[in-house]
Amino acid sequence: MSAKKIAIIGGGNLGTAIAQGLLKSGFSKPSDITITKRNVSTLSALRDAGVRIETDNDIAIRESEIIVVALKPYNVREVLQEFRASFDPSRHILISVVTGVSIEDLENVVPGMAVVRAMPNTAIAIQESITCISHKHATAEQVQYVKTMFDQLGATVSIDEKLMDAATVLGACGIAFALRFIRANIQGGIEIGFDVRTANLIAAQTVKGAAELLIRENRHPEEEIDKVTTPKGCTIAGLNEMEHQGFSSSLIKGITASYNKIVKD
Ligand SMILES: NC(=O)C1=CN([C@@H]2O[C@H](COP(=O)(O)OP(=O)(O)OC[C@H]3O[C@@H](n4cnc5c(N)ncnc54)[C@H](OP(=O)(O)O)[C@@H]3O)[C@@H](O)[C@H]2O)C=CC1
Ligand SMILES: O=C(O)[C@@H]1CCC=N1
Repeated sequence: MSAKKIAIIGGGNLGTAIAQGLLKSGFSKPSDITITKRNVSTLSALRDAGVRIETDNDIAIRESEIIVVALKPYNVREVLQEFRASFDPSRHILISVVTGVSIEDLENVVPGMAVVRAMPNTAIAIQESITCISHKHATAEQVQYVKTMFDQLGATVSIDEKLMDAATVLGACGIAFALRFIRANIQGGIEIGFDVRTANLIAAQTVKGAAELLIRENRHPEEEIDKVTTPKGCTIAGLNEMEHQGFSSSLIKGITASYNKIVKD
């Protein structure tokens, strides 16, 4: 598969993370990536790495083949509308990572362009994203290119577009939920005697190990929990107290609140 030039329109938190992942994976040469925003002072690290930094979206789009739109939901239509003439459907693949804006909406803004929607998370910077992908009118070849690209940046799963909001909550917001879980472990770890650095390492590596048990062994969490909960032991005492305090329930309620925020906005 030949290398294509990639423009990232909207070099904020996610756009920057995508550029970092593309560089780290070797999928793109620095000079094949262009990243845009209005205030480019925040992009100096990418500039130093050889990535092209632009304020002009028209130049970035015209000089690239893959266009990744990482703008906020509230200005994506307006910005794409302004640059609709820069797109060439015979040459460009348009990928949107924007939350809550449908493929149909975006295809109406840029007529003739087939949009692939992708929902990665910020772990894409270190090639550890889970990226959910959906499409309607993109060709098999276009979809394959997009999938190959995101495969380099973690794992990918193809989903129906109607599940995109759910994917946003579970995968993209999920990074923050998981980190808050780890932070609470660190706070508890300090209270029972560890310094913050050691607590951070133990908590993060433990969560990584738990996740790897599920991913590599394809197991259900409860199967692994059963191996840890010694009868009358300290694990079941801790787990039951957490559940008495509403642990699982608070997470489920948080996930549904997050989902409702997307679908009701
Ligand atoms: N952050 C995350 O973890 C995830 C975010 N998303 C989605 O990705 C999108 C981006 O999110 P996020 O990176 O967090 O948001 P940010 O606000 O960090 O990034 C958006 C960027 O767009 C730039 N921008 C605004 N107007 C223009 C313009 N006209 N041309 C070029 N760039 C412009 C802004 O910079 P400036 O003002 O300097 O132009 C800003 O840096 C959102 O739709 C979000 O929902 C999806 C999954 C995960
Ligand atoms: O919080 C948000 O709205 C965005 C979408 C997914 C992650 N961050």
